[in-house]
Amino acid sequence: MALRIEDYALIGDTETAALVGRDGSVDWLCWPRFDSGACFAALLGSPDHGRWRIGPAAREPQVRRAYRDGTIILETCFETPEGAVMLVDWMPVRNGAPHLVRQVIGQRGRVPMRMELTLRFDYGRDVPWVTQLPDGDEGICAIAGPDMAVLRSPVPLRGEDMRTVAEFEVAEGQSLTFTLAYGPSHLPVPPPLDAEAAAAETEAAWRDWAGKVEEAGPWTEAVRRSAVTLKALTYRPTGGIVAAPTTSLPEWPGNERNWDYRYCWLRDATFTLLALLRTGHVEDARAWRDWLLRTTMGSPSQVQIMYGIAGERRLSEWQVDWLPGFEGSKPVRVGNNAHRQLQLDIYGELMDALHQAHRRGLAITPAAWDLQRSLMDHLEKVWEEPDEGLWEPRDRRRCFTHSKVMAWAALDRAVRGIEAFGLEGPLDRWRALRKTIHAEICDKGYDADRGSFVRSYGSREVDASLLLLPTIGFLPPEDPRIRGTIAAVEQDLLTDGLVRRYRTEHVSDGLSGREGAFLACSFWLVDAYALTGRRAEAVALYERLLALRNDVGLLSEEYDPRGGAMLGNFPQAFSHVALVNAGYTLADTGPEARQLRTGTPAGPDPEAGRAHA
Ligand SMILES: OC[C@H]1O[C@H](O[C@H]2O[C@H](CO)[C@@H](O)[C@H](O)[C@H]2O)[C@H](O)[C@@H](O)[C@@H]1O
Repeated sequence: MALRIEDYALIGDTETAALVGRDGSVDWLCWPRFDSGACFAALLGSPDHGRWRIGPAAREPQVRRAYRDGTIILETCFETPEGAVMLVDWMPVRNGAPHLVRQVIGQRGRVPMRMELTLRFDYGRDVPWVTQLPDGDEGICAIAGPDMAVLRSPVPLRGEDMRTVAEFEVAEGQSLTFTLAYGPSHLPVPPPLDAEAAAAETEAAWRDWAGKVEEAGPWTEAVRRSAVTLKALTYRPTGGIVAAPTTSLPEWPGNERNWDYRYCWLRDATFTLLALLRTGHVEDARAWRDWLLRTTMGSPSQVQIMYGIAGERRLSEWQVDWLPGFEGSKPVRVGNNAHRQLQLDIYGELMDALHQAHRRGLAITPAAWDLQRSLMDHLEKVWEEPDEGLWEPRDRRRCFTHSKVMAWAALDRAVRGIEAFGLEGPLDRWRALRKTIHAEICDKGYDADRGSFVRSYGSREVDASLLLLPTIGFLPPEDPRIRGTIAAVEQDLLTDGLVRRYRTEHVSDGLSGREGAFLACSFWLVDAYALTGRRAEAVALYERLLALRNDVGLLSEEYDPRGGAMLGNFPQAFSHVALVNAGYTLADTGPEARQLRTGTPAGPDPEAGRAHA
């Protein structure tokens, strides 16, 4: 039976990640990086597009899964009429060739098992040439073009219909370890892995990291699991963070809203930085901050809204026409043309993130401040332009209210950088522009009849980004315009209690079809409720959202509340960042909590007013 998105779990080595289904099949893996071609692409097609299944030969065993505490080492337990077996899936901390390790442990009885490896490099297309490893090394070496994968097996293997298979039995107490390594095909076969030592090292590294996640009251476990997920989406060599490890999981089954998320959006990643600061992981935040500074260096007019994980700038979009897509959702896209868009909010997110990082001890160096100043110079020139905004529509630019608010936030944090930390800059000019932008938004982005801010200047529609206004500190939460905006979002965008980004049936975005409720926006409503004193509603919604996580604590980008199914790329950093932030918002009640969330140290703030006094 075809798996649903929530049937998958994530494993990874902070350079790439794989999705493992409840049936023991690894259906998605891009090697050696998150954004490399997939060698297992069954997720977006059929088993013939590449997968690696290990599971009981019996049909439909009972399945329970969990991560080993504080890690992304996955344990899947299969119950069969013949007995029970546990499959342990993980990717070692990289120390040489990348590996995927699968350990089969007999728990009860004697269970007949089947292993089936179908390697298809380049997103499910290229069938490799397979040779046996030399005597004494049971396994195979598979090569196609630049790619090589090497399977080492504790049981005999055979070829069958362009696949490598094995049938074996595992008895109680017995343990069998399969390893799959990746290497460029021009290099020698990677040496065997010392799986026991690598397991100990990997487990200790994850546990150590997770153990440092700060408490979030009754929500500590959920926050810790999301923090671990965010760590797994971090590309360790550079500090870049992917929005999700997948491409083209549909925002609605069968429609065209399918995107490649294996890149680093400044917005998503700065939100992740803020979440990591809150979890207490200042070193991870530093790595991302350094990535950000390196990547955005150059002409300020060429700063992009997203980059490759090593800072690559060209992310041209193309369609993988040989893949039918998840549940037939075509096209499958690689690359993302959103990289060419203008999204003014990134300036505010960037200035806010660096400001908050500074407040948490990551000093703004003179070189960083010079770069920030040049970005501010550029923003002063372009802030009035229409843009694509954070929802990245593909039809036309508009003056999005959220984009202008974030331009205001950039000015606000720049001013505060001078006021609070003595940084140098044109204080009076920035203060004046901050005031001008604030006044313009309150004039053109607010609909007095509705008593609500609106999606874009002149529109009567709301979108869910407006929920962020009190969090950003644009107006105090008590302001009637904020309360009116929350009411308008509740009226227009709630679907079965979850928040949609905007009404696709009322506003054009250049795309056909509909989409599900957006999970990050639903967490933003939790924040908005909490900030406006509606704590009981905030807690109730947060608990509901936590209950939507799958059995191993993962969330996709969107959710279909009626069909009860996850939608969109998976697992999605945006959703997990919002879960972490809302958890701390609910757990913290003191004034420091609000300061940290808004990034506004106490001080005179004529526009933001009482919320931050
Ligand atoms: O649905 C339209 C857009 O969807 C993607 O963008 C969304 O995901 C981004 C990454 O998480 C997020 O930063 C953005 O705010 C979301 O709208 C996709 O990448 C776009 O190309 C697409 O137009």
